[in-house]
Amino acid sequence: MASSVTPTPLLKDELDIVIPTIRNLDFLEMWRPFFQPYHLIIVQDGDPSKVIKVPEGFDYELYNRNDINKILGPKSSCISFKDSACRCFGYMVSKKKYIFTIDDDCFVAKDPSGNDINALEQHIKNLLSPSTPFFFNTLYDPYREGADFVRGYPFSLCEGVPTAVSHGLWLNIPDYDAPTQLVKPRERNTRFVDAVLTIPKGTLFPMCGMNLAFDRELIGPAMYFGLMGDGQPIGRYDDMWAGWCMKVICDHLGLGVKTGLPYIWHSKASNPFVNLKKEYKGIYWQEELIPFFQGATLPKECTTAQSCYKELSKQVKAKLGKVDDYFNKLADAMLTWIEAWDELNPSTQLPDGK
Ligand SMILES: O=c1ccn([C@@H]2O[C@H](COP(=O)(O)OP(=O)(O)O[C@H]3O[C@@H](CO)[C@H](O)[C@H]3O)[C@@H](O)[C@H]2O)c(=O)[nH]1
Ligand SMILES: [Mn+2]
Repeated sequence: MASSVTPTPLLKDELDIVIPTIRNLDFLEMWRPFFQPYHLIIVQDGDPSKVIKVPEGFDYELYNRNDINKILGPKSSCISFKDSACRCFGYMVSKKKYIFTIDDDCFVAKDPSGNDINALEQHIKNLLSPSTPFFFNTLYDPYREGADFVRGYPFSLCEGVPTAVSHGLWLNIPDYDAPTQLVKPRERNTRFVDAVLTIPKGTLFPMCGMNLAFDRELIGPAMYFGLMGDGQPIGRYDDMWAGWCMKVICDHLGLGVKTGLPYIWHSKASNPFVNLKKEYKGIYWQEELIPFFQGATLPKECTTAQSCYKELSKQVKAKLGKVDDYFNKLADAMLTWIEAWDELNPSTQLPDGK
């Protein structure tokens, strides 16, 4: 007889969903079948006196700017205001092993067969299966049903490494920078590519924060989204900065980063002129930032995300401080972030604070 017991959703009590928002969260209605069993951490940006409406039936905690200031005190200076970068506060206060973060203008996409895509389920599959950063498998994810390692793949590498990050993609509005948005205002991503790839060791990538999951215990301390938004010279480089720091640290620690499935449906194109103002310094700074991250090496004594991140902060100050004083402030904020992280997560600290 078929069992009438509904299966417990995967990682139900080990994963938090983090949502940065400035608006009511009606978008959750479409995600209800997939998200309702999970705990939400809502990071309310902007005016803390505004009331954010959350649909009935969701288990959540909500933090506004007053809460962040109260919890972190002076250390709240490292959490951005009036920028989606504020989402990283949710990573810090979570007590779970896994995080999935999604923007409130991202909806359930359909696969080519017309089925709703459970993005959370796919991220969990990505995180729970190994990555292959040391040798590229040409048939994509070898651990996926119906695939495997191809001929010539060294057996010594078939075990793979733990996956730290799962980077999902977007149908409809692609995550383009402002110049590209201006040149191609009507371009929509209609291409569903049925693949999950490990990003090879030594290769950086532009990490987008709108459909992203990660192992908080492996790499959480490196997922700081930087100083963006109000009072800062740059915006919309929050996830990029985090992605570059994270990838250097994952490569050093032998952890994997995947990109590809799942897709979400990104519904709202943000204003390209506003975005250009936020991005423009980043567009030329990144020509110096990328070589810095490509050349960054971490000492073997750095064996935890915290110690790697503190070392990276020193190198940011030493090598990027001359690009712009902003990077001196960012390097300091990186240390404040780690101090705040360790304060809120004492159990993750090694005895010597390494
Ligand atoms: O000041 C703000 C503005 C927005 N938010 C919340 O952040 C996400 C993303 O906002 P939005 O969808 O309007 O912006 P996009 O340009 O599409 O976002 C992309 O830019 C990236 C860089 O920040 C971001 O990760 C991408 O998704 C929504 O949930 C807003 O409610 C905010 O908190 N504060
Ligand atoms: Mn958006």
